Amino acid sequence: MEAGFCIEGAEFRGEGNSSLVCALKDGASVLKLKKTSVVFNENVPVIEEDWLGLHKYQVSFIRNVAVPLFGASLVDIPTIVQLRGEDIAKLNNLVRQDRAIHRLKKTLSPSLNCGLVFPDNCLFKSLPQNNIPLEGPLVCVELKTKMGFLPVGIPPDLQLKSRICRFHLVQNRKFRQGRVQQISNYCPLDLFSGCPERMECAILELLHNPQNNLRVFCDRRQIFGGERNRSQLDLREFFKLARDRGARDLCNLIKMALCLPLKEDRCKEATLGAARVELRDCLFSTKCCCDTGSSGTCPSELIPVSRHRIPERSVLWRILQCQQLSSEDVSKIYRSTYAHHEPDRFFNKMYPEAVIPKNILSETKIQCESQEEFEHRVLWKFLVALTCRDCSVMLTMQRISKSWSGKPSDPKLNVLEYGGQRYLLSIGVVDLEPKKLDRVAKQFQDDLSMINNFSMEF
Ligand SMILES: O=P(O)(O)O[C@@H]1[C@@H](OP(=O)(O)O)[C@H](OP(=O)(O)O)[C@H](O)[C@H](OP(=O)(O)O)[C@H]1OP(=O)(O)O
Ligand SMILES: Nc1ncnc2c1ncn2[C@@H]1O[C@H](COP(=O)(O)OP(=O)(O)OP(=O)(O)O)[C@@H](O)[C@H]1O
Repeated sequence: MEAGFCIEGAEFRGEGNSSLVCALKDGASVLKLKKTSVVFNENVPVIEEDWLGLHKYQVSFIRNVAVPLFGASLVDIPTIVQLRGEDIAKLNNLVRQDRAIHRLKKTLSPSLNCGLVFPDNCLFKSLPQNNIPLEGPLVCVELKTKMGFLPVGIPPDLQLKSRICRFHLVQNRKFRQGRVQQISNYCPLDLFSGCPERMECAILELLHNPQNNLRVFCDRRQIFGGERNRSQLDLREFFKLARDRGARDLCNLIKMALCLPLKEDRCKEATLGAARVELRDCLFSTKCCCDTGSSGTCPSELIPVSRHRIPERSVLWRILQCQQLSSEDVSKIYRSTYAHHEPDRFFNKMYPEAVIPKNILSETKIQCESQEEFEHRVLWKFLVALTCRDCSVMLTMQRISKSWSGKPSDPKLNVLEYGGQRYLLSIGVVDLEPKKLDRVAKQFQDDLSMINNFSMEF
């Protein structure tokens, strides 16, 4: 752990439900800090957190689980830094005016004594060594893609889940509770469909109504999207195109970046695993109008197949594959496994162990495995899949000067060719926080309540 860390000059970058992130003055990294509830509830005992133990576990989860599954070029391993009470007080003050009002019910606890430092994904990974001439602003697009398929094994009482994706169940609840002003028509099933038209609809909708699913940063500052929506997005300098075509150019570039086949750098199990492009539609998804249609029937086996593909090795493929580590509906996991699980096998009886279990690809119990080991594996896969349904991808791009026609040697750097220009691209996957075991029960209850209260009126 790095001691004597200096928070001077830190600036608010963003936050989610569990953490707050600040950009550091070193110009290259961000500090991620755990938040806790401000409201004191006398029915909930105050537990003194072992912050350092929790952070050490998080670092090993990223190193031993997230990096092998997504690839070392996409996921950064953070370092732990030590913080003093006065640093926390200063940081709480510093970020206050930048935070959205509905987030203020959580804050940095005075007892927090450490945080995680990550490379800033609004910047290129490993650029200085590469000496590539770049021009125009440095743009980073962050997408929180959410769950890109419908679960399998949905029981009769929850059939709505085979027609409405989880994102839209949540949208419906957010709208009812006044957390969003407008229901988003973004559908994760469109983004992960592999159909160029549907992907375009998904990205254009995110650019139209970003909520917390899309943010755009320019030279490390958020200029668009997120909860405190900045409404104007002017990227003429970035594209340097003769005509301003609004969101269309950015949409095309995002699509290309998400589908770019990357150099393979994942563990063997991840490379052998499959990803299933969803054939069913959500009521909110866009219909595929391509000549071939979105699906057909494989003549030899009479099973439905998609005619569209997501390029293997692309970041989109990797996210879908990790999300599908567990495709079963949460009700099945809750009723058949969670009810009699053995928490001793989990870190602090709560979190998935920071090691990929053997036989990760097998869906069923294998012979040499005890029932207990099998159930542990089922829960582990479900929790890691939940993490991957909640992560964000950051696409960092800048125009390459016409004077340079080379190829970057570093696997973390890629080139996109679009509209007669070349753009340098680096991709990061962030927010790979492990989920607690009790999320199984919470998600099961949440889904029941969202289904019971779902209204087509909105
Ligand atoms: O349940 P969901 O799909 O709404 O996801 C939650 C997210 O909501 P949203 O993406 O806005 O719909 C939610 O995001 P926000 O706080 O809404 O930005 C969190 O990411 C939450 O995870 P955690 O509590 O930080 O571990 C997420 O909880 P998990 O589902 O990952 O447990
Ligand atoms: N490595 C990074 N580089 C640049 N920006 C980052 C990085 N990590 C996080 N951020 C920014 O900080 C924001 C909040 O971080 P993050 O999503 O990890 O928080 P969280 O509380 O864990 O989120 P959630 O509750 O949604 O799961 C992100 O949306 C992103 O804009």
